[in-house]
Amino acid sequence: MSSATPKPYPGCDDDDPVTLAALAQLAAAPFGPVDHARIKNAVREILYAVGEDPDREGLQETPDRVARMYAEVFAGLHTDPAVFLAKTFTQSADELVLVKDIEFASCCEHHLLPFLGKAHVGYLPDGQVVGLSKLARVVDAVARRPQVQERMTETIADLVMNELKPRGVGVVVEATHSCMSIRGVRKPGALTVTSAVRGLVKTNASTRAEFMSLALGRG
Ligand SMILES: Nc1nc2c(ncn2[C@@H]2O[C@H](COP(=O)(O)OP(=O)(O)OP(=O)(O)O)[C@@H](O)[C@H]2O)c(=O)[nH]1
Ligand SMILES: [Zn+2]
Repeated sequence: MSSATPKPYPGCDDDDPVTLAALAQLAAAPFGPVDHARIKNAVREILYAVGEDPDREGLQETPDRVARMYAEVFAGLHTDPAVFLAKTFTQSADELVLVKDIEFASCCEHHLLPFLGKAHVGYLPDGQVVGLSKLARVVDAVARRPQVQERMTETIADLVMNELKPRGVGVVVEATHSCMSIRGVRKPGALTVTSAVRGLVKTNASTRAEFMSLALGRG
């Protein structure tokens, strides 16, 4: 509540009490909080293994920096995004609500390289709406985990469906994967598009078409 609430990870610039409370779940994480010492040791080992000298001047602080970086980019492992959907408002409008172009950074679980993109999250209210920013907070919290894009997309859709209980949900995620750009197949321009639909957005063809057209429309 107070402005003295400790920041849950380095670089966190969030002051929203709900967000801070969610991120403060670090201590109750199922696999324990991020183990800085262990990451630092592992990064030293990797540096040795690739033929570097972790004690040379430029690398001396790198294991610590990497540990802090992982604590930040994997903060979602220790956050329950459902808390962002707990506060709702009664609203009679029942047409599609869509928040587009929510930028995110996630991490591919195969190579631990970033995948970056935009998420579009829409739902058909059933008497209750949620603050628009909370959809973006859900995307951000879910993104901060090692994962595949398909699972990220499904996780966001299931959260909105289960917590808000709307008549339907649609999520589209568009991303470029560093593991396809800087190594391996090296196709920097390739864009991966995934979708997850629930409820009426899944079963009603015209609702689904409307969602897809609005989510992917560029005009
Ligand atoms: N389905 C899916 N695949 C992903 C995602 N991120 C990365 N990948 C893919 O995961 C696959 C891992 O393939 P593997 O053959 O096990 O690993 P690899 O030898 O490093 O594969 P290459 O990238 O083809 O060199 C690659 O095809 C990646 O493009 C994702 O979010 N979803
Ligand atoms: Zn990858």
